[in-house]
Amino acid sequence: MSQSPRLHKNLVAAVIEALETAFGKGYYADKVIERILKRNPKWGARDRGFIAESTYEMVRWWRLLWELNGKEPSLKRKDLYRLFGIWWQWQGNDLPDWPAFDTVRGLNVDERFKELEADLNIRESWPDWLAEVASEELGDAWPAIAKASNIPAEVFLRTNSLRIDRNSLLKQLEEEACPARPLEANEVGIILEKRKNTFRLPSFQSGFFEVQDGGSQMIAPYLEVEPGMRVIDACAGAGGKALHLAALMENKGQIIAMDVEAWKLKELQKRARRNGVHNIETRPIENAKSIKRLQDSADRLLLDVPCSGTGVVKRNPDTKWKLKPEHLDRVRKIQGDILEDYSKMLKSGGKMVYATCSILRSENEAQVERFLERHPEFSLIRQERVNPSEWSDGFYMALLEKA
Ligand SMILES: C[S@@+](CC[C@H](N)C(=O)[O-])C[C@H]1O[C@@H](n2cnc3c(N)ncnc32)[C@H](O)[C@@H]1O
Repeated sequence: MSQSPRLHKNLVAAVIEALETAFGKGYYADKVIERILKRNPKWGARDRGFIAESTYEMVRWWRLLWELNGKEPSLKRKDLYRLFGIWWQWQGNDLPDWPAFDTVRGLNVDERFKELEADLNIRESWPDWLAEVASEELGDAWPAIAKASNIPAEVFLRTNSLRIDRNSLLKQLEEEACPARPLEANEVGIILEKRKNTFRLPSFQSGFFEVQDGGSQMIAPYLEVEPGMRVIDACAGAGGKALHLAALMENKGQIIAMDVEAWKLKELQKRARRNGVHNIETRPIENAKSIKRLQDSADRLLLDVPCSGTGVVKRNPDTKWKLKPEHLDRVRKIQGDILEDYSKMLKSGGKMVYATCSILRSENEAQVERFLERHPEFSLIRQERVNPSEWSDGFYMALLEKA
């Protein structure tokens, strides 16, 4: 008798629909899954987990699966069922006797894998163009990064030190059936023992923590803020790092959180209320004047710029397929412009952090080098890059000082 987990037709159909929508309409898998699950509130935790994990895994291994199939990618239902069949068998499972799997049942997936595995781009499932860019920029570090980026990320929390200390939060999480352990890299990070939706926990609703990758938790402390300072977070988005800055500043002083997308700042305001943060003022960037008005005004400036997202592929496997060369060129240009224009907001003697969640040198060290060549009034204090092959997502940060 087979030990394979049992497949349910409606759940497999949901996975097929999620893939069709994610690749057909260009939406991110997490949004597509969220919508499908919302439409079907009666599914239990296990069913929801099956749909989410299967979709993520098939997105992650998209190229490899099509290579195993020996065909160009297609979004026809019958082809997606075939692909699901390949994925299911590749994990050592047997397929049920559904007609949709008739053409793929019993295929020797392992043998086919052996024929293909010498090619790193296929084996680790990356598009050739992006693997080439990464290999050129990262050299010997690339194969380990290519591999590690396929390991699903752990769930990290950041204790909101304005409301609670880490040990008390760990105890409360235990009581809420959400066991976790401390992150060694800092004093506020927590790693969940098991993936879990934490947003319904009373501890979350009380503002005791935010979900934030461990690597991302290293960026706000890098800016060396102190209570009472005037800090500008110029690409604040929904405020992951702005909230952390507020906690480090003990709610004292002023944080001006800016972004070109006003709706993200609205989300930030909601999170700030839950976190008990009072020192953040949000300001949408409407035009060049929004920046000019703040010239020479900040003690500290955070530029957490838009980037390729190549450091967070563990979390967003879609990035491998959605990112295109022209998009990469565009973000590099925006990063250069942001450094050039926004750095003017910093006072003399002030410090600024340039940060990305990219693994690429061209978005990281090379941007900072070019900026420093044009601006001798700035100097580099230190920089750090963590690759996804280490302990978290990939990220880069550089601390600069203005004379
Ligand atoms: C990496 S995300 C920021 C994440 C955020 N700091 C956090 O910790 O949650 C980059 C942000 O830059 C914003 N952005 C894009 N172009 C921008 C520009 N020209 N000026 C300011 N922000 C910009 C995006 O809307 C996005 O929210």
